[in-house]
Amino acid sequence: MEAMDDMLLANWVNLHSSMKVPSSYMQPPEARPGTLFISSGKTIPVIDLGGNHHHHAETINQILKASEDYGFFQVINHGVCRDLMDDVMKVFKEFHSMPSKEKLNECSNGSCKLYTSGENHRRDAVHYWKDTLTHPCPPSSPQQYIKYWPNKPSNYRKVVGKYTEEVRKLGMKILEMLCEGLGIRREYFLCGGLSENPSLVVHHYPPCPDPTLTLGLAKHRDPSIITILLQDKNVRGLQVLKDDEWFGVDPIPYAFVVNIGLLLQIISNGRLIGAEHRVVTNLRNARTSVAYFINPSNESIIEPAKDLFVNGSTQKTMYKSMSYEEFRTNFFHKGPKIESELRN
Ligand SMILES: O=C(O)CCC(=O)C(=O)O
Ligand SMILES: [Fe+2]
Repeated sequence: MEAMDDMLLANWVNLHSSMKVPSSYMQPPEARPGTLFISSGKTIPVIDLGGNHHHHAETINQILKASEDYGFFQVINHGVCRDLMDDVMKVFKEFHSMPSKEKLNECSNGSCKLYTSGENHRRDAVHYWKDTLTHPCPPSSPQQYIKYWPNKPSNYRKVVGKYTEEVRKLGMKILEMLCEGLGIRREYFLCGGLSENPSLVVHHYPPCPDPTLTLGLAKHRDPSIITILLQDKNVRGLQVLKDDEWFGVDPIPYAFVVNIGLLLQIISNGRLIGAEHRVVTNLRNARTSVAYFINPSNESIIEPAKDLFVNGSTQKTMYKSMSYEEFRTNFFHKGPKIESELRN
């Protein structure tokens, strides 16, 4: 039997579908998901972006309120074409169902990463039930980067290129609306490299023989400005923590899930929340999710926006100013303790 550590999880599960969960994937009792799909009646807000300009102020209020209360919302009528959403999901599902060797070969040029469990498999105390493909998608020089993306399935670059362009437009539009609501200049995120380094992260969670023991993704907050997530239409898995309670983000076909990242929490001086979330696994169905992270360039300065402190504002800045590079170093070394590190 091929050692599990040498394979991507999707391929291992294909060969060993009737196996029990290996002990290296069993979460300690306190981290196990417990009741898998909670229906406490709480759902994250669903916001219709399709209204005409008369509804503009109301839409901004809805987005702002959802970002303050939950740090998460779903958007419908967002302008990204449904066929493109179907196509991109199909491409990623095809990618993850290719033989391990072929997938690794497509990601061997140093720009894309393909890994199983967490980013550093050998350092995971417990493994996570997923494989992940990730690559940069810089908006200013797409042609230069696309040639480093996987070239299989054969339409990968074309479909993913178009998709990232469309999702970026949506992400920037949402950021603009948040700026308007917060009282920050609308172009804030177009300046200082703040949105110049987006990346695409595609997770694949194979079916798991016992989802009560495992996690697909540990509890975390995103180290991004904002994340635009496309989730599988029919398979649940994503959960958000609110008021110490986990609740599911049930998929709505053709909606996007939007969540506030820790960087936007800082920029908004703590008004918007980078909420904790995690992913549970599923007994029968594989789940694929596609996250587009809007990230700054390394030199960008992350700090509460100066626009919040003008006109006699009595607010105090809650967070230190630091470069994105410094933030990342803190984030990856301090993990959950990062909050105290960032505060003034
Ligand atoms: O798979 C998901 O639904 C969530 C992914 C996620 O939270 C992340 O990539 O940061
Ligand atoms: Fe996340």
